[in-house]
Amino acid sequence: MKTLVVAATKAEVAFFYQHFNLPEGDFIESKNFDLLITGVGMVATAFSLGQYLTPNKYDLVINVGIAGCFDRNIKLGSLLNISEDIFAELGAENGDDFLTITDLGFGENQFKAKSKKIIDLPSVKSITVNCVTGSEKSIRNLKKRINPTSESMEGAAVFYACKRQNIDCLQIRSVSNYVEPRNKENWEIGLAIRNLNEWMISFISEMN
Ligand SMILES: O=C(O)c1cccc(C(=O)CC[C@H]2O[C@@H](n3cnc4c(=O)[nH]cnc43)[C@H](O)[C@@H]2O)c1
Repeated sequence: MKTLVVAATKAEVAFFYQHFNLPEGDFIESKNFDLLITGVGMVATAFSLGQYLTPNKYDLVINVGIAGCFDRNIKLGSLLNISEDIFAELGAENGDDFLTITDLGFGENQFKAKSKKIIDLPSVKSITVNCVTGSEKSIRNLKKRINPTSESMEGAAVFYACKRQNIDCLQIRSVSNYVEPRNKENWEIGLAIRNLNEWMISFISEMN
């Protein structure tokens, strides 16, 4: 049994590729772990996991990537252990209220990490979105309705697939930006990617 590392883009795991001398490609099999690059967003992630998340092959899936952060007390470049992730847009508007798919009677919108591994990082609640949050109104609504610490575009899809296949899963995100009206000049993508890859390299090296 193996670990499957899942990332949306190659750029987010560039140093990991270099460190383990991995060949080019979106699905790389190695002795101790496999690496899957899914593409950005929940649809690409779900499709890709549907192709590669073979039952009885993996005992752990780790979703890694950069993320936006709602909490200004958390520094850019910080690593977060996402313990819970929510499909924030999945449901129905009812005037100014929001009904989740659970409210509508169509199942769960909220999924948890599951692993016996001790992760020495702050555990936080995150949301998964199709549209990066970028207006004060949306930020206010999300804080009021869910109060998440971070957001990504894939996390809940990975947790969902792992729950369906009964495989343990973790999600580690590195904060590249605050959730705010879009201003990419404020993003610290390089720092976030360096810190994330350093953590991944030591985590995978220690596992083997
Ligand atoms: O512009 C670049 O150099 C660059 C390099 C690597 C990755 C990117 C991305 O934009 C990756 C998209 C990826 O990032 C997650 N993400 C980051 N910030 C947010 C956010 O505020 N809200 C939602 N998602 C965010 C997301 O999971 C995307 O898959 C650019």
